[in-house]
Amino acid sequence: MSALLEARDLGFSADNGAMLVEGVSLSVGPRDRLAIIGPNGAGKTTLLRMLAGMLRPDTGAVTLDGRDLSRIPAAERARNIAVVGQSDRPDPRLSVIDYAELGRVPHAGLRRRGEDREIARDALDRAGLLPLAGRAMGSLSGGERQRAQIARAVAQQPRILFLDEPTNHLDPRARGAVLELVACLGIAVVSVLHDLSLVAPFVNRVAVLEGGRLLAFDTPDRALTPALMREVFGVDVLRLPHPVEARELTVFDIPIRLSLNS
Ligand SMILES: Nc1ncnc2c1ncn2[C@@H]1O[C@H](COP(=O)(O)OP(=O)(O)OP(=O)(O)O)[C@@H](O)[C@H]1O
Repeated sequence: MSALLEARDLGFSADNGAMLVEGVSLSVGPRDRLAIIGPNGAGKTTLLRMLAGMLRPDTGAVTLDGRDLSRIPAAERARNIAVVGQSDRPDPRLSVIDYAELGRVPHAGLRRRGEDREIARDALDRAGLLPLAGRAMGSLSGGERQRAQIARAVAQQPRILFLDEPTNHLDPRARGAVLELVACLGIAVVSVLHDLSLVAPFVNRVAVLEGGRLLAFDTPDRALTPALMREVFGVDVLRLPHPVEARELTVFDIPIRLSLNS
């Protein structure tokens, strides 16, 4: 399958010259789901922002359908790419339905039609938020707000969805529900994920980043090896057979050593 998005030799350095991302090449097919994993400060968000066209790389380039992303007009980019970032700050006065309907702006502009309202309502429904449609964004809990952000991106009907830690505010059931909703869209997804137990069931590709460099870009089975995970995260990762189902569970084994005096 030919690539929808392609990154070649991406690099980005901070104003102080520190290399935050270096020499990253990868590709994303139209229905691929890619997880970017790595420890804090590895450069995951920086890479995601470059792939989404929010940050211009210092070296290399990102192409969408073979076209340089930086040369695609913003409105056209927004019809193809949706981003749910960690630092999004929705206007707290907006109603949840009006916020979700903002996802329609790239398609319909400011003159939205009844059909756009319906698409926004459907996205809220899928995210389990329809009962809160009339509430103000500022009144939502962290998890509800995160689901509203996903609903806005779903309403945008992009070809590729970028998610930066989409489940960090969600309880376990909501995590599964949100990732199922995203997977059911049948579009390309690129997501930063910290929870390795969610990676293997959700994606077909994993990019392992450390110190701004790509250490692996492969299937979950080949990328999530205990040796590489130990090297990257500094703790053991266990791959255990599920007690009932024919699949593996991937979990961090995080040692918490309490002193005898505590
Ligand atoms: N403008 C900047 N100037 C200097 N350093 C920066 C700048 N922006 C980011 N960094 C540093 O670059 C590194 C990579 O940041 P980035 O946010 O991409 O990492 P991350 O892998 O997403 O981390 P986390 O898991 O903690 O969210 C970090 O050490 C961060 O402090």
